[in-house]
Amino acid sequence: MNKKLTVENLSISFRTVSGNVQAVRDISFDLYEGETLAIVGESGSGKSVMNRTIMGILAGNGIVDSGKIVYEGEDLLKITEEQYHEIRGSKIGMIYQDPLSSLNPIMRIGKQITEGLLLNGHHLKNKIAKLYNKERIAYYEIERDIRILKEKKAKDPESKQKLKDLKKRLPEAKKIMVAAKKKATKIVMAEYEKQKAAHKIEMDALKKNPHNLDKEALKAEIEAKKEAFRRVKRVTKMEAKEKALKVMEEVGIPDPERRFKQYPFQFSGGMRQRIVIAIVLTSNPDILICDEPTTALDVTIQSQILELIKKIKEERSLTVIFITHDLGVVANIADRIAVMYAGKIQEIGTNDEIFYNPQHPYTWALLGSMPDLSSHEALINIPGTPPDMRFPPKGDAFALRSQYAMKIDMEEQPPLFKISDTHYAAAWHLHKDAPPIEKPVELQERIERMKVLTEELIRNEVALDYE
Ligand SMILES: Nc1ncnc2c1ncn2[C@@H]1O[C@H](COP(=O)(O)OP(=O)(O)OP(=O)(O)O)[C@@H](O)[C@H]1O
Repeated sequence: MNKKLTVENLSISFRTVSGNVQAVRDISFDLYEGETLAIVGESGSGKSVMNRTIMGILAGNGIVDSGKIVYEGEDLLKITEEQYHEIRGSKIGMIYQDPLSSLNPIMRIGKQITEGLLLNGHHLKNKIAKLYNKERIAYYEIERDIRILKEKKAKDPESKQKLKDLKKRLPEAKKIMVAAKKKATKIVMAEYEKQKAAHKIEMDALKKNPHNLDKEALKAEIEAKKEAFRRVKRVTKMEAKEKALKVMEEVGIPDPERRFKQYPFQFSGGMRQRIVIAIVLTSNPDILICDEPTTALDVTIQSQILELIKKIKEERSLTVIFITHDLGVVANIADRIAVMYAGKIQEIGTNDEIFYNPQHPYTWALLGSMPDLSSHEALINIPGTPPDMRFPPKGDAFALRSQYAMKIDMEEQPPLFKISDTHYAAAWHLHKDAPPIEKPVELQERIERMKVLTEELIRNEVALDYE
């Protein structure tokens, strides 16, 4: 499988008046093309901070202490804000927990859905940008390296010399970029002028009414031709509306033509989340990050939105990161699950591995705290509270809340032990010399019940397929 995004040794902290909060601590994972990776953990485990960093919207007091986020060969932590803006507008989209906070309460939803299309729909400008992209990147790379070196304030002679060299190269790179832009503009505009001349000839001929159309039909045809030509230059308002209505239909907003003119307060919570999804989809992203998109919704609506995310993921071949504190939510949607606690990935594996063969006591606790399908009660209540991340524990962060903790758990951070090619867990009891431990009997029983239920469900679905 192709890697779509790679996070490598990412650590993020926040400078606060009461100390340094270590929100994300040395996280690494790959996101594969076409998969849904769920990131699950209690509040404060660092899920949102990590994903906001991927989106390039880390809070002002946040600092990336180390690591890389590689997307299409580029380290997103090194690109400029301008480049990030482009990626956010077209490659990586994000849906948040509270749809209202992503919507403008005093703007009609039609305008909110078409805004991005109109803003990014300057075809000529985009064509020009594509043509001199290489030179543009070359210039911005030098600018970025200068900025990074300056931020580091390194005083060693090697860094000083590097900074000097880069500064020397910058004007030349700028000159090359400006020249390339000029050339690209000339090419694109010449092509456009040709199309414009051809359009004029076509319009002059049409005005002579060669097909003897009646007045109204002729007027309509002239207007249609004009509109088609406007679309060569940019996304027009009419075109943006057509696209918006289509995407509204795609996300299940009934009567889109009427809804287009309404304000967010005229929609239910579930419908608002559909609008937010529609807005994100207009930019045709290939990665969709969903940050607790169903938490604020009631259960029936929750499952409808989950179904919608599943549907658009399949239809548009999206790669999805799904963040939630609730393992139950992702059971039907995730291909793989990463369990996070205290800023670290504690366990990562396929859906089956996490649900049927969990290895970390924290994953056991999360599974046990899910309400039971029949009794609707939780088996286990996780005792205690997550650690204060200004002073993260030395060893396994979950040890303080775990009845299975050993001495070493208090002293040393466990590495991720390999259970299978796809399954890893950071728990000392997986060390070959550690005494074996068993998960709680009630949890094992629940896992067995879940297995039976899932198999039954699959059998029924297969039977339905044959009917
Ligand atoms: N701007 C900030 N300044 C200081 N600390 C912050 C900031 N943003 C997040 N944190 C801290 O970083 C840690 C991780 O927060 P994060 O929001 O990623 O958790 P989460 O797992 O997404 O939880 P939730 O589900 O509540 O959003 C927490 O301890 C939080 O208090």
